[in-house]
Amino acid sequence: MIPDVKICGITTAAALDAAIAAQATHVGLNFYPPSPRFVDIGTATALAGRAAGRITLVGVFVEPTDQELAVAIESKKLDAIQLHGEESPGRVAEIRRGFGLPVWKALPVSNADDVASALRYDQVADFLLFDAKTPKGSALPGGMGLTFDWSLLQNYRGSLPWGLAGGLTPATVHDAVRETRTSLLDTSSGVESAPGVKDVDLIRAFCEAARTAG
Ligand SMILES: O=C(O)c1ccccc1N[C@@H]1O[C@H](COP(=O)(O)O)[C@@H](O)[C@H]1O
Repeated sequence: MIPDVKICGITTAAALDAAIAAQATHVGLNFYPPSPRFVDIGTATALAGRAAGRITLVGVFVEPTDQELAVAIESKKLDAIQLHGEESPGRVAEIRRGFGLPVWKALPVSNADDVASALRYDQVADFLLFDAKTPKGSALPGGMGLTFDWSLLQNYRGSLPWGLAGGLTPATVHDAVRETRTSLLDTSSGVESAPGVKDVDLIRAFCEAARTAG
């Protein structure tokens, strides 16, 4: 099975068009202000309009308030909300109920307990995204190009569909798919020439690698 591909942290029309042309299935818009991929509301609105009907659009948030979610979601036509912070199962359920969109919960992984803890989200999220845990005190909880031991995912016993994130590049896609059989590959810094600057050739190479993986 060919995995879905999410190109995360899109900030320009050129990167969005490159993801669509390369047959990525999803793109992510980052609403976390400290991120080098943060998009302001005007940029997000323009990109969402351009993406509408062409690709699935995911909004990435870190411990957002209801107000932040409302402003970001209003008229952006997001297809899903990705929560990439320390949101509790209760908060995930509340956001899912309150905003009526599918919720992806990102989970930081560095050991087997982290994978086991995914079960806490079984009834409250729609999708899980396993990502590398960033070191304590890091500026960002994701988007830092860090990988983790993919073999840990063999211990996942939950019922939710899930995807793989964390340091994925065109060069690592084949190994990632072979080792995890993931249904979705999510990348951000692995298709950039500098933090926040997407590279259309790397986007193309990543999507091509995903199509030929497995
Ligand atoms: O990309 C960011 O800046 C970011 C900021 C805050 C939360 C999540 C973020 N990105 C997500 O992290 C994964 C992994 O990134 P990378 O491929 O290791 O660079 C990415 O796919 C985004 O979903």
